[in-house]
Amino acid sequence: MPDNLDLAERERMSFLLDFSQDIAAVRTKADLEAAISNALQRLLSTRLAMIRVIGDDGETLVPYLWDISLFSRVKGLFDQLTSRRTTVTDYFFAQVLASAEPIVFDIAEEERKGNSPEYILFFKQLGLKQVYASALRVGAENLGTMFFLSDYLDIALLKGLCAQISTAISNILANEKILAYKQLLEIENDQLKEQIRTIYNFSEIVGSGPEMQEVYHLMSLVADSSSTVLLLGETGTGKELIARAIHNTSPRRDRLMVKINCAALPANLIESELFGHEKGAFTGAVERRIGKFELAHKSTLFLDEIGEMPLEAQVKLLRVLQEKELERIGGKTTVKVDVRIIAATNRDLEEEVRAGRFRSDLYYRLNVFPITLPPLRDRRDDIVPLAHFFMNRYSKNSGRKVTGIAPEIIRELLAYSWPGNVRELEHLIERTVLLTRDHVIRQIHLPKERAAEKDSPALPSQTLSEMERAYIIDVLRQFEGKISGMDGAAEFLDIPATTLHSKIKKLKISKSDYY
Ligand SMILES: Nc1ncnc2c1ncn2[C@@H]1O[C@H](COP(=O)(O)OP(=O)(O)OP(=O)(O)O)[C@@H](O)[C@H]1O
Repeated sequence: MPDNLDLAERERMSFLLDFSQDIAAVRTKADLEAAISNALQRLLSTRLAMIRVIGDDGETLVPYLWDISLFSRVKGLFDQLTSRRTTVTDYFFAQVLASAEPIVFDIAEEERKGNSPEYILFFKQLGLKQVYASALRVGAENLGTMFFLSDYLDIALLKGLCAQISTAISNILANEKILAYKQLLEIENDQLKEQIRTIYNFSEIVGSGPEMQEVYHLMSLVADSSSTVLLLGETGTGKELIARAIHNTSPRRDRLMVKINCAALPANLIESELFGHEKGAFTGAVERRIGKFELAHKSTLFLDEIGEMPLEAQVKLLRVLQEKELERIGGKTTVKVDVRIIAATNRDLEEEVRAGRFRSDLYYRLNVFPITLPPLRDRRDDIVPLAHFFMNRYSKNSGRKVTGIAPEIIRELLAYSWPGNVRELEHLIERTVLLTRDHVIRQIHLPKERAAEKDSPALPSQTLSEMERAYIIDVLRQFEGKISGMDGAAEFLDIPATTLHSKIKKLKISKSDYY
C-alpha cells in the first residue's frame, strides 16, 4: 500500500482488500451472507438490512438476503412490507436504481416530502435518522438494490463494498441458472432416453418372415458384445431402426447412441464433427468443440452412410478404431475413447473398395459382423403387417379412426415394387391416413411404375397362392376372424363360407396369422 495515503484511505483499502478475498471464495448465497456479516463486523454500527434482486419480469424486486434480527421489534410492519409486491418504480427503490452513486436518505427530510409513508413509518419505528442504499449493478445493468442501516458510513467504502457484492450476486445467480438448466437437461435427457428405448426396441420392428427372423437372430448374437456391426441394405430398409435396437439391447443402453450422417457434412467439416477441435484450430474454430467420438464414450456411435465418407476422414477413422484414442484437430494431447461402432451404408462397399473410393483396410475393420437388411420387395409378407402398423400409428397420432385397408388397396400395395422400401410405405400410409375421410382406406396414390419396371423380376417374386394367402389374412384380420354371416369375411370376399374354410386350410392360415 503506498505510504502517502491518509489513514482513512488506508483503512478503507485494507477493508476492501480483505473483503475482496472473502468474496472471491463465495459460491453460494450462504457463503455470501457469511462474507458480508464478517466484513460488516469491522464497521461496528453498520448492518445489511436487505438485498432485493430484480425478478424475471424485469420489474419486481424480490427479497434476496436480509438480517431478520434487525427487524424483531417491528416484525408486523416488516412482514407487511416484504409480503407485498415491490417494484423498480416504488419511490425509494426507483431513486436507488436511478443513481450512479450510493444514496443516503435523510428520513426527516423524506417525511417532509411525503413519499412512501409506510417505509418512512418503518424507518422511524426502527429509530433511524438515515438509511444508506445502493444499486446492485454489474456494468450498466441493474440487478437489484441493497439497503444498509448505519449511524455513519463512508460513501467511498460503501461504493467499493457494493461493487464487490454485485459481482458476487451476479455470479451466484448465473450459477443457479446454470444449475437449473443442467437439472432440466438431465430430466429431458432421461425422458428422451426412455422415449428412444421404448420407440426403438425389438417390439417396434415389424416383420415376421424368414428374412427378418435371420436379422433378429444376428442382432441377438451381437447385441451383448462391443463388436463393430456393419448394416447393409437399400435406403429405407430400417438400418437406423436396427442400429438403435442393437444399442438399446446392449450393455451400453444407459447412454444415448450418438449418430453422425457422413453424407450430410462437407468433407472439411466431417473430421471436426467426428474428432472435435481445439479453439483456434482453423478459421472459424472460435470455441473448443467436443467431437461425436468423445460424446459416444462408453456408448455407441452410429456412422450412417459410411460409404460417403471422404478418403482423408477414412484414414483418421481407421486410426481411432485401431488405437482407441483420438486427437482433437489442433490438439496436442490424445483422448482415450471406448466406443462401439455401428456403421451403415446403402452402397456396395466391396465395389467402392474396387473403385478406390473406400479404403480396403477400413472396410475390413468395419465388416466384422455384417447384417444385411432385405429390400421390401423381397419380403412381401411384411408389406401388409407394416401397412397396418403404420395405419395404426398415424391414425392414433392424428386422432383419426382409420381401422382398415380395403382389399383392392392391399392388392395394389402387394404389387408395387417399393424402391424406397419401408420408409416409402410409411410415408405413403401417413399421407393416406390424413387424406382418408372414411374408417377404411379405399384410395391410395402409388407412383406409376413404368412397364419395364413392372415386368422387372422383382415384382412377381410372390406366387399367386402367396398373394392369395396374404390377402385372405388381411381380410380375416379386418373381420377379426369372423368367417360366415352378414358381416363375415366370406361375405366380403363374395365366396361361400365353406370355400373360405377350405382355402384357409389349403393355404395353412392359422389364427396367429391374423390375430
Ligand atoms: N421393420 C420395420 N418395422 C417398423 N418400422 C420400420 C421397419 N423398417 C423401417 N422402418 C421405419 O422406416 C423408416 C426408415 O427406416 P430407417 O431410417 O431405419 O432406414 P435406413 O435404412 O436407415 O434408411 P437410409 O439408408 O435412407 O438412412 C423409419 O421411420 C423406420 O422406423
